[in-house]
Amino acid sequence: MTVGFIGTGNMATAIVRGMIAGAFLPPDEIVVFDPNADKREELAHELGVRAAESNEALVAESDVVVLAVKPQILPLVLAPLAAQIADRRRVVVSIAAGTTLAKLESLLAVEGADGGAAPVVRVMPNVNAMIGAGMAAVCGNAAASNEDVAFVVAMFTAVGQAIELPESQFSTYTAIAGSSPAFAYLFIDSLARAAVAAGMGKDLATQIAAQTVLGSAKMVLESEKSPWDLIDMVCSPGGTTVAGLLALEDRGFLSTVAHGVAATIARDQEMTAGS
Ligand SMILES: NC(=O)C1=CN([C@@H]2O[C@H](COP(=O)(O)OP(=O)(O)OC[C@H]3O[C@@H](n4cnc5c(N)ncnc54)[C@H](OP(=O)(O)O)[C@@H]3O)[C@@H](O)[C@H]2O)C=CC1
Ligand SMILES: O=C(O)[C@@H]1CCC=N1
Repeated sequence: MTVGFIGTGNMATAIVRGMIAGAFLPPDEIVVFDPNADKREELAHELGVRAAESNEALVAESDVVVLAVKPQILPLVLAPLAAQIADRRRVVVSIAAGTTLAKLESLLAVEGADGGAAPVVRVMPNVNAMIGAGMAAVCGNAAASNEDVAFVVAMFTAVGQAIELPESQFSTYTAIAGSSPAFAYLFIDSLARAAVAAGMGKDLATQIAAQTVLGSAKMVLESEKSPWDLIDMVCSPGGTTVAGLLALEDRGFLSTVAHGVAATIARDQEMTAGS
């Protein structure tokens, strides 16, 4: 089974690194291509995966083709590859934001081909896959078999967690899982910067804030308690936490986060409409 990655930028690199670390596939069953020869050779050298000389060469040797380029250039990338992808049953996996299965099917359609739509699996991963802590949503088109979808779920489970999700929820999912690592990084940096304002060194403050957010996330996942139950556990009557919590709410913390999520959903829907 050979998995080919078209594009070796932030996300593909994160996934490939995670796949190797998670021993999902032997390195020689992963092939990558990027027009930037340094990028692709560097990744190949570092991880022992194979570097193809072109997308065509990558498709020729791949059973699964992962599209890891920016959404806006997908038509450009797929136009010269559609016939080749269709010449034998290959599964196409797209991680492109705002790009529907229907759009991908149309980009992969081959005039006069009687094979019907190509098996396409859409994934919304996140960059935390790089350290095996990713969160991915997966959905397949009608031509994708249960085995195809299960393989992709397993691939992204090797780099974190993966769930099957109806495509109708992908915009919301993108906001709270695809993009939200950036929001979490911002929160951690904001905690640290506030500590710096109070005189603590930035690196130490960042380490403390990051570990505390990590532990808090694990508490939500592993304790039987809801986030609000956990908040109540921390808030001693008349203590420090409730003072901070009320100050955060005074500045609209909850509504600010909701506003950011809504903006992300709106942008994804805009991209979906335009794709
Ligand atoms: N970054 C993230 O956290 C997430 C990203 N995604 C999705 O993943 C996809 C990739 O995003 P990301 O990794 O951040 O983007 P990057 O720009 O980091 O990576 C895309 C790569 O594709 C390369 N590329 C450009 N043209 C071609 C081509 N014709 N053939 C092969 N490769 C090409 C680019 O090279 P060059 O730079 O030289 O143009 C670049 O290295 C996007 O669709 C995005 O929506 C999904 C979830 C999370
Ligand atoms: O910002 C983006 O469009 C991509 C998709 C989700 C995370 N990064």
